[in-house]
Amino acid sequence: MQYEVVLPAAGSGKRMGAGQNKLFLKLLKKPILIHTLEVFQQDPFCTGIWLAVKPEERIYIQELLDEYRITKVKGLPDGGAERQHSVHSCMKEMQQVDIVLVHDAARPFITHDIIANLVQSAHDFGAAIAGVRAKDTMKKVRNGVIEETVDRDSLWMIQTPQAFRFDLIVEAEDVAEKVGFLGTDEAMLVERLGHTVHIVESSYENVKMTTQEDLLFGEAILRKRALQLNE
Ligand SMILES: Nc1ccn([C@@H]2O[C@H](COP(=O)(O)OP(=O)(O)OP(=O)(O)O)[C@@H](O)[C@H]2O)c(=O)n1
Ligand SMILES: C[C@](O)(CO)[C@H](O)COP(=O)(O)O
Repeated sequence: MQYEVVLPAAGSGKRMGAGQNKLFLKLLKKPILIHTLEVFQQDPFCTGIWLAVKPEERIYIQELLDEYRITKVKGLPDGGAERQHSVHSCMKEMQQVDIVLVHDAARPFITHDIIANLVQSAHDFGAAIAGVRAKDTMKKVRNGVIEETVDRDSLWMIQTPQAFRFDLIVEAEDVAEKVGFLGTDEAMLVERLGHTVHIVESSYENVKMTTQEDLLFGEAILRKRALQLNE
């Protein structure tokens, strides 16, 4: 089942502390951004990529797209102050499609099988997001003191991709912008409309490159996958 993907790539990478857009950092000599783009470039069901970028980075990113022959990019809209604004900026330029995925460009290890499950679930139910079950005990803390231990059996660590019927996510983004609601993921915008959102089990390898430690995990995942390919 076909889809288009929105990749917000206009962040500042503050937590990475690299002094540049973390997506330009390399894992095994290739930029994180390219690792992520290649997943969708190589997925036959992906019919278009929309990349939210910082204006001052657009030329460099276009050069990367040319160098790595990423041909499915349909647009490079300006990113916004927040991730949600960057996503919305892409939505405003997209033509009507059936299913749209929103995926952090900082998550280069997503796989085609999980994407396919998300697209099917979004087609069936309207909204579906990637996640994995929590592994650590989670507690609410206030003023340095434990306030509540949350039942771990019902807790999931949410990732991207997050897949939606196009009209649903466009409405959710438009309403959120109108009322000034800012969420940390797109699902929140759909939830607040009262629409159910389904979970699709993802992988613990679908790590978001956020802090320096994640780069170590990332290169280890790439090396493991390279070994598997050679087996
Ligand atoms: N205003 C923003 C903020 C983030 N992003 C993108 O959203 C994804 C997930 O965001 P995050 O991991 O938080 O990236 P940064 O915002 O760059 O990181 P930080 O919060 O540490 O600055 C990244 O691909 C990032 O480029 C974006 O397009 N526009
Ligand atoms: C969307 C997300 O990846 C789901 O876990 C996460 O909320 C993004 O957070 P960030 O601070 O914008 O990276």
